[in-house]
Amino acid sequence: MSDYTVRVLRPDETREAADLFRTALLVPPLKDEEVPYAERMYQPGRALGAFDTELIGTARSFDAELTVPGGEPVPFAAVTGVGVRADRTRRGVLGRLMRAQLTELAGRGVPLAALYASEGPIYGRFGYGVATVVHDYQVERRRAVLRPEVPAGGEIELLRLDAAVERLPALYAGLPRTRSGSMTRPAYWWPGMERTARQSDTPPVTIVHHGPNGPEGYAIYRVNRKSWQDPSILEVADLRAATAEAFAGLWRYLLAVDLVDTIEAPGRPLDEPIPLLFADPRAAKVTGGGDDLWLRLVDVPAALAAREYEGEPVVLEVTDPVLTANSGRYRVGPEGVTRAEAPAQLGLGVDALAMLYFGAWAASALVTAGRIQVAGPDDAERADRLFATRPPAWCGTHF
Ligand SMILES: CC(=O)SCCNC(=O)CCNC(=O)[C@H](O)C(C)(C)COP(=O)(O)OP(=O)(O)OC[C@H]1O[C@@H](n2cnc3c(N)ncnc32)[C@H](O)[C@@H]1OP(=O)(O)O
Repeated sequence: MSDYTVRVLRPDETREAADLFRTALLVPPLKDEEVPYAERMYQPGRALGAFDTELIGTARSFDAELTVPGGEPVPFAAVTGVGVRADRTRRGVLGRLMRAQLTELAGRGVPLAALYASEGPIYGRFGYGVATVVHDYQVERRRAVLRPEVPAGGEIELLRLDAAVERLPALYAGLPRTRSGSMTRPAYWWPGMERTARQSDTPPVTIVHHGPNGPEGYAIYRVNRKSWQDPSILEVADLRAATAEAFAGLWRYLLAVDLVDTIEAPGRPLDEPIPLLFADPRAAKVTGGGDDLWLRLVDVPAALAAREYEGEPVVLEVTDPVLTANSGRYRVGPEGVTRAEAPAQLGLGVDALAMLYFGAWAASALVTAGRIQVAGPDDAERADRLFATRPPAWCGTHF
């Protein structure tokens, strides 16, 4: 097989594309009752297919917004649904799909693209870099006694699944997204969450925290227990708190769920003060973590100009092997971003630039790893200050 074409999929090809993706991810194809959810998840015109005699690969995206350092929401393409049929892998199909997708996004002036990667080695070559990093927590519930200073929290309301499906989109949209890396959850995102919730043998439970001014946060969890003899694990699938009261109130509730031995909270922000809630901080352990969101600067000058900086400017020499118009020299500083003639202080690929963009990695760390070349001894430190971001960026919305 060498001859194949790549084109935009028609709406009547959604099920085939979704099934190809699911099969590539080693999960069963859609059941008939799941198809309507898939149809609501595919933004028209944004799914690509590679065809020889039939569909052999696919990738899609939907439009959303990502908060960048400084707090501005910036449009981005949320890339997902990437899969190549197992008998057609490693012959360049993904490469064709990725290049077609990035070219189309660049043509429409979309500044950023982002994704969650199934495996680490796949996306760097297309200019994506790990832009936010997470911790997985495990809490021994009976050992986790709250410290006396922990806020009391407000009222907790438990939602039935139907109510959760109906109310969560507005609830999420009403919470602040000031943290870098936070994203909007558009109408193309929620059907995936609903399908998983409705198809699950253990449907998730949703709780909402009410403060004096209305809802201030929520958590979604499920309790996994195979039999009465087994330890029971409460897994926090999602937790958002706009205030310290809400954070404490949600955790107070979770810690009080009877019969639970362990609480697992995967994919949390690096600075979330879970251990600080407890008289014995070792009641909470970081058991894992790693990459969260992978970012791609599609329009390098526009993306660089969209975020804020502190400190002195630096001149970057960026190399972009896929969207070559991005390659070149940029002077980046608090006053703005311009193309530059001056010699570069840092040389880097567009994937390494994505790793700097949300401040997840310091420039000096990327220099140590050989991912950035520096001209002078102080240049890495200048870039560290310029791109530093507080609080640590976090997305936490899988797509
Ligand atoms: C955002 C998301 O949707 S994440 C989900 C991604 N999908 C999956 O993980 C499903 C299972 N995997 C697959 O469907 C396929 O293996 C894909 C999509 C990951 C890769 O598709 P392919 O058509 O085989 O990729 P392609 O042949 O274009 O590879 C391009 C390069 O990436 C490398 N590559 C691709 N996938 C992988 C991988 N999983 N691990 C290591 N290297 C990889 C190839 O070796 C190739 O390198 P080369 O140019 O040096 O030869």
